[in-house]
Parts: sequence; C-alpha cells; structure tokens
Amino acid sequence: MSRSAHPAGPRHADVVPEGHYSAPPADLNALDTKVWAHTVGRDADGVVTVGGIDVKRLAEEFGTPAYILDEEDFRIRARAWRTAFGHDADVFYAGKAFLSRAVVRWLHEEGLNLDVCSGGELATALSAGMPAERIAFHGNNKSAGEIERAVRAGVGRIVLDSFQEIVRVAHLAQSLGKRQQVQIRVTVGVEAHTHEFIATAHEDQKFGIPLAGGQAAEAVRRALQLDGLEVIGIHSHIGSQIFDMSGFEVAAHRVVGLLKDIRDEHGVELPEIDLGGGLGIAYTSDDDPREPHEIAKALTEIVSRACDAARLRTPRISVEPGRAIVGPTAFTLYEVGTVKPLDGLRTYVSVDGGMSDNIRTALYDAEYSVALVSRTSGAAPMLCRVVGKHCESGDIVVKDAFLPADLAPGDLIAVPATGAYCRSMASNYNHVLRPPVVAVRDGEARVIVRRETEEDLLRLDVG
Ligand SMILES: Cc1ncc(COP(=O)(O)O)c(C=O)c1O
Ligand SMILES: N[C@@H](CCCC[NH3+])C(=O)O
Repeated sequence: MSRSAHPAGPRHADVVPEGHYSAPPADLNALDTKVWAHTVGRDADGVVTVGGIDVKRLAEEFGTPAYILDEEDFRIRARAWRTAFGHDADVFYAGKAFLSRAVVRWLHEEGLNLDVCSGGELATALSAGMPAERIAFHGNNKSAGEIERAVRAGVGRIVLDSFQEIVRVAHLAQSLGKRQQVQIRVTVGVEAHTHEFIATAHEDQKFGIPLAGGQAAEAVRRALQLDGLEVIGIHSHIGSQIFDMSGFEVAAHRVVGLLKDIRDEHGVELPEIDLGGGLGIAYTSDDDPREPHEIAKALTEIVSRACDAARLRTPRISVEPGRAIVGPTAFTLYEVGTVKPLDGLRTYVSVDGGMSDNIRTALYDAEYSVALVSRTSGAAPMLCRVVGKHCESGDIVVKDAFLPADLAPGDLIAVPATGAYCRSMASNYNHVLRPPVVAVRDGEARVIVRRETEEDLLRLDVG
C-alpha cells in the first residue's frame, strides 16, 4: 500500500487524556534493548533491521502481518539458560510458548530438553528429531491415545496430573511391557503475582494434585505401588510471567517438605524436582526481568538449603522456561491501514492483523509496546491504541502507546516480544489467515511456519 497524505485536522500530539499509560518516551525512534531481540537496530536510513535484514524487505518478501524471529537471539537465550543451570540440572523448553520443527532442531543443537503438552506438540518434537528421552509430557487430561504414543515413543517422563491418570499411565505402560518414568505435579498453595488466568499453584484450579490435606502424599503412595511406573520426582509450576522469586522459594520449600515426608514414610529419596517455568520477560520498558544465571543461582541455593535442612540429598533440578526463551526473540510486523484520530481521546491505528495473531491483550490485559519501524520520525508523540481488523471492539493489540503524529497508512509498525503465546495461540477468527513465522539470521530470512492460505481454510470445510 502506498503512503497517503494525512487527512486534515488535529493529530492530538499534545492532547493526553487520562488513562493507563506511561509518559511519552524521550525518543520515539529509540529501540529499548529490553524488549527487542539482540540483533535489532536501525540502519543509516532509519529503517529497523533484524538479523541483518531490513523490515521493508521482509514485508515485501513475506507480506504482513508476519512474526519475525531472530534465530541468533533464540539461540543466545536458550544457551544462557542451559549454561546457567549447568550439567547438574535440566532445562526443558516449554513448547506451548511456540513450537515448530526448526525450533526443535535449535533446541536439540543447544542441548535443551523439551516439554510438550499435547499429541500435536509431541508429534512435532519427534518429527524434528528430538530424542524421546529428552521429552517431558504434560497435560491435565492427556487422552489414552496420547499416553500410549508417549509411552511407546519412550518419552523421558510423563508428568502425572490426577489420581485417574496415575492408574491410566501405569496400566498402559504395563500393557506395553514398559516401566514409565513419571513425576507427580503438585499444587503448593502459592498465590503467584500474575494474572489470575495464568497462575497455577493455588489450590482452586485444574492443574496438579494439592499438597494440602495430604492428597499429593497419597498420590505418591499409590504411584509407588504400581509396577508400570517409576516415580522419579515431584513437579511444581506456579504460573507464568512472574518476576518475584518468593513464589518459587515457597514452592521449592513445600516440594522439599514432600520429598522429606516421602523419605520418612517410604524410605525412598526421589531423585528429581521440577520447578516449572513462568519467568517473566519485558513487554514494555517498565518490566525488569532477571537474567537466567541469577534465577539459576537463586533456585539452586533455595533447593540445596532446604534439602540440607531436611537432611536429604539434593535432587536434580529441572526448569521449564518457555516465554523467557522465545518471547523476546520475535516481533510482529504490521502495516498500518488506517489512522483515526478521536477528538480529546486517542488515535486508533488499525493494522492488518489483530486478536487472531495476538490474543494476549484481550485475554490477559497484557501490555505491549510498539514502534514505527519503516522509517524514523521527528514528529511529536501521539497517544494511540493499536487495533486489529476483526469484528470485535476488544480487538486490541496495544492498548496505550505513543507513536509519531505523522504516522500514516502504509507505514510499518512492529510490536516486540511476541515470540511466546502469540503464534501458538493464534486463531482463524473472522477467517483471517494466520501469519507466517520468518526466521532471520546473518542476512538470510526463511519461512519456518508458512502463512495460512484460503485454500488451507477451505480444505477443512468439507460440508
Ligand atoms: C507446566 C508448565 N511448564 C512450563 C510452562 C511455561 O511457562 P512460561 O512460558 O511462562 O515459562 C507452563 C506454562 O505456564 C506450564 O504450564
Ligand atoms: N498462554 C499464557 C500463559 C500460560 C502458559 C501455559 N501454562 C500467556 O500467554 O501468557
């Protein structure tokens, strides 16, 4: 689309209504390294580049909207987690954040393991060559078919989530003449400081077996008696997008407390403890995430101190970061379609995607930032709401953000930190086609998940 002239009228550069947003940034053209992938910058013409390629070229070649993923950044983050935890611990990348065959290969090469939570994720992992013993299989309602495939494939562990599942997995494994390694997922009763929909360790919810009332201890008791199972550890995941380590500390203490009770009752010291994922990332400049090495040090010390106090051998720790690895690696590239100033309110900037490629704003009230990337601008900041093209007024991508007042149709804007839970939660709402994921590295770009086509849509419509 060619850039058209602005309609006459006020651009609200100096009108700032009351609302939930920070002050305009000092420099609208600056790219905060906290929220952008490592190789992102601007070239001499002011166009944003990533992996050595400018976004105008990416838009021309692959269209918009598109998720642009910085492969180097992904590898740097994956390696940082791997290195931080060292050889006495395991890092399982949580595939639910974003999974594709290329990602599985990168993980394999960087020495990470993989957490999957459905037959589809398992199939993707296996088809890209992840060794089954490095896969953990999660889920609160795995089907019999999914369990059978996982056991047959020889996954390293199945994380059991209910009393029924303990029996189901044991029977299936036994019928296949196998003994399946399992962890038991417990809820430790922590209220994680995050959005209600993504907190998972308080008792009133669907995941895990509560420690409270001795239920988790009973689950372990039953699992230890079943020949088809080898109980290797306890699992706890307290929620997602968490910055405060105190929730992990309480969780670790409670899990170690259970390990001690198990030792006292059964004379068995379980060799593993998984503290889940959930580490927060910066979506805006206001967020301050911790580095993997700080997290690894804190978690390792908490667990070993608690074990020393309980006179237990320190178990092997594992963690399952998803967002913290892939979240910052990608941005969504959109083309501006319309710019609609509303007097005294804000300016609505409509892009060619929306809630079908990023549901997180509508679902969790998530905050994002946005930047003009196809050029720089010296215009004053204008308070904007970036919205999509869906038939829904809640179709908001970025609730409050400042963009330059000369923003016009045809400009490219990008929303950073969309690598996690955007493509993986994308939908076809309004029969909008899901965008591609384009990986860039060292001046080369390649599609790792292609754009959906109308043919794809119609293929499923067999009526
Ligand atoms: C069991 C489990 N592990 C790991 C994760 C990954 O979480 P995150 O992407 O926030 O690190 C999740 C999602 O919240 C989860 O449910
Ligand atoms: N999908 C959520 C997090 C839940 C992760 C899985 N337990 C998000 O976008 O933040």
